[in-house]
Amino acid sequence: MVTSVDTVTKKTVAVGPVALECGETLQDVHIAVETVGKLSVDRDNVVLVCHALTGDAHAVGDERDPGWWDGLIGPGRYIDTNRYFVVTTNVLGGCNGSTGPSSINPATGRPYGSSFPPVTIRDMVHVQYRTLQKMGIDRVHTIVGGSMGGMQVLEWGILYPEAVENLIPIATTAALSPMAIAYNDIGRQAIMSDPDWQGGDYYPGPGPKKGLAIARMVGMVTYRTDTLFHQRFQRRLQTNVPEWSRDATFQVESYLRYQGEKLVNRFDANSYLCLLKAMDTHDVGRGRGGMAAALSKIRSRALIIGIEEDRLFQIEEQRTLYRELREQGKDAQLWELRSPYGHDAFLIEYEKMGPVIREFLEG
Ligand SMILES: CC(=O)SCCNC(=O)CCNC(=O)[C@H](O)C(C)(C)COP(=O)(O)OP(=O)(O)OC[C@H]1O[C@@H](n2cnc3c(N)ncnc32)[C@H](O)[C@@H]1OP(=O)(O)O
Ligand SMILES: N[C@@H](CCO)C(=O)O
Repeated sequence: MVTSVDTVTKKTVAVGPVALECGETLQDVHIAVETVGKLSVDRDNVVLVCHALTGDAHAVGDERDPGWWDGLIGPGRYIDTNRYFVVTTNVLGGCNGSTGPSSINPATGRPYGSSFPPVTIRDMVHVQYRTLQKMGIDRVHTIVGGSMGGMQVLEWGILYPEAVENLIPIATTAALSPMAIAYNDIGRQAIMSDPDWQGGDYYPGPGPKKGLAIARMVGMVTYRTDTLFHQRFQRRLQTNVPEWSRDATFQVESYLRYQGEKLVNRFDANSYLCLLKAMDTHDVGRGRGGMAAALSKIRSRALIIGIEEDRLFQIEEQRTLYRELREQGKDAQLWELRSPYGHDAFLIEYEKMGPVIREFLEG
């Protein structure tokens, strides 16, 4: 029996030392967690939400402090917190309460900075698993996430097949494409060539604000579509001067610059670099004999959601995932969403995705 509880609980879970894929060990790892709803007596109603690149544990909020998936998750919503106990963790390597490059290295008493080791999506998932165990949770009803979150969803199905019943990977891929790696590197180079990056050891300084802003601008272009930019901005100017003037700024330029500044105010550049690298390393087949062999480990039902207009994680990548799971006889569904938002539709088109997710959860 689950009673109605819609308040968000925030905590930090001490996970202890974590041995990483790269061979290094991080001591004293802490993970920021938010939960909404109530854990059932049988502990069988856990929905784990995995966030994307610049997300955090705050998936569900309220009017004063909105969460990034409020449209999807909440009391009476598509993922109903009157029924499910929703857990979101900030990833390892992040900058919103979990151990990451800006955290204090217990060995030196100073921020890790450049000494923070590379982490992979698999490392993130192992840490999530241990975080849940510390919370007394051994099994998960559903794991859902988009983009980098979707990579974690897939790795969960492979690494802990007995611990998860349902997987909902959205706008993601079995292996990051060369084109996505290319975009990541433009962002990386923008950050690392900013003199304020200082080799990664810029704390307590402001860090490479300009470089991070440019990285976000590049990212935003890949998250949206030509159609949306036409609809929103056309060729309109933001400034009241002729187009040929040095001071002229198109609306789309103004928008991207604003988005860059907005990210700088809420995100750490070293974490951004760390998470880009984690995505670059994402390939479920790595060290497992290829994608098919890796996916064969999955025991869960799967609802794969793809966005036809996604230029970053192209729809064919989700179709490939679906086909491979089906050929192996797995219980997999594919649902293709159409949206002018492109990749970012997974954070915006709740009303389209929600009913499909609810139906899958009830199935
Ligand atoms: C609730 C949260 O998002 S908390 C943040 C936690 N992290 C995450 O959610 C993960 C990632 N989130 C995101 O990527 C984004 O927030 C999304 C995809 C969810 C939504 O994107 P948004 O930036 O909110 O939407 P959108 O692309 O419409 O941009 C709107 C902003 O651009 C501004 N803008 C629009 N046109 C212009 C322009 N011509 N010039 C300058 N600014 C402009 C708007 O004023 C608005 O500003 P605001 O965010 O301060 O209100
Ligand atoms: N808008 C998303 C895109 C990455 O999937 C984010 O900022 O995390």
